[in-house]
Amino acid sequence: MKSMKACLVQSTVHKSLMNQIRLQSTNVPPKTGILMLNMGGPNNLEEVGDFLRRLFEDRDIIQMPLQSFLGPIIAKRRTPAIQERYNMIGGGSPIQKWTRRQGELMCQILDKVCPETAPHKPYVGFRYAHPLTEDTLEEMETDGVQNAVAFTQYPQYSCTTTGSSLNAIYQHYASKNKETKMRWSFIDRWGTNEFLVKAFAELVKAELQKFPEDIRSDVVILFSAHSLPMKTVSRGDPYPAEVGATVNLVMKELDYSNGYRLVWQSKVGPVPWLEPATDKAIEALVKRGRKHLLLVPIAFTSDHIETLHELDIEYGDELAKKVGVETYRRVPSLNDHPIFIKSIADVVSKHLKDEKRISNHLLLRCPMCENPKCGQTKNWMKIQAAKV
Ligand SMILES: C=CC1=C(C)c2cc3[nH]c(cc4nc(cc5[nH]c(cc1n2)c(C)c5CCC(=O)O)C(CCC(=O)O)=C4C)c(C)c3C=C
Ligand SMILES: [Fe+2]
Ligand SMILES: [Fe+2]
Repeated sequence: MKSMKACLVQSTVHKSLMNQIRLQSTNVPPKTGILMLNMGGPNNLEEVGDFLRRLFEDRDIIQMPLQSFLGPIIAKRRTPAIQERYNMIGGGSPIQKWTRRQGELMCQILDKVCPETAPHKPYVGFRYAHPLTEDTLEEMETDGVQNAVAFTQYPQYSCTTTGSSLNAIYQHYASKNKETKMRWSFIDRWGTNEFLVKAFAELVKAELQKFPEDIRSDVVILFSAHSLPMKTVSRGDPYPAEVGATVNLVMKELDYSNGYRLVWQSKVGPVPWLEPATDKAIEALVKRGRKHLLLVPIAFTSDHIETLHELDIEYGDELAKKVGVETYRRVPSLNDHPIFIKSIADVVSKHLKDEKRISNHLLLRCPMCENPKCGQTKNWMKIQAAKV
């Protein structure tokens, strides 16, 4: 006679298989839609102008006087130089390709481990590039999704990134005074997930092995994250602390095998941004005789212009040679690394199994933000109320 446990396992596997077959062969609506939120990137050179315009018009990421007038002007002026950079990395951002692949692989795992909420379908919602969040929300409503999980693809929370995407969802419904048919819940940070930390640590270890043994312990690990304007940092944005938390856990996983620094890249415009800047840190380390460097993009989950152009070309090919770095390596981005896929599946499956997720306001807080339009709990509760 079969044991009770064997029966349960068999029935769970059976259910999950049936769900997969149903989803593939019919138009059964996905029970759960996972909305993968990110800023996105231009898919081709023609999209660079619109991408920059949407970015410079967004008051969650940048605030300037007469923004709706000045934003498009700044974007237009910046477009040719940025097009040139995208041209150098293949003519567009690979962020959509990677996000779709990550979502597909994640949902394959979710269908197996969360049969109660299956079938799961990944959706991509970008803030400044196609597919835009607003369009994807319409698609999800049309598909008849029952449970919608807004899942930020930024592991560490910032009002400028995740906050902006959450606001875009709120604005979509508020501006049209529209009710959602979906049952919403939100994952707004996951920078300390154990598998995320393991994925980073594995990538660092593998890259360290590529340095000759006699210099390996002398390598300085430079964790590089996108910087923030000091104005944003000073009003209490949690991003620097959350990036630091990821870095610390990765170093702990590596048993603090090497010296390390957390440095900040991609400053835009003339105002002060969070330092030390990645390029200045590289120069300063070389001056102190530390000439073997390993760069780790710690706040992005896939390749795009900041890794492929800034870290690899601007710093790796140009700056490193100019200032006398002897060995410059960059850890590959997480992309479709199996442990990374396990980490996003782990984050979402734990979330789906948490019965309190629907009313868990703590996940929706936007800490310390002075922007009155930023994703505040009370706004989110209005959306919740619409469908209860
Ligand atoms: C954690 C990630 C990011 C934070 C925080 C962030 C803040 C931030 N960014 C700008 C302005 C620009 N960012 C640009 C590109 C870009 N930024 C991120 C991530 C974060 N930004 C990514 C992943 C990308 C690349 C997108 C892609 O290619 O796929 C750009 C465009 C490029 C350029 O013009 O240099 C701008 C502009 C600000 C102002 C800001 C915080 C206030
Ligand atoms: Fe905020
Ligand atoms: Fe940015």
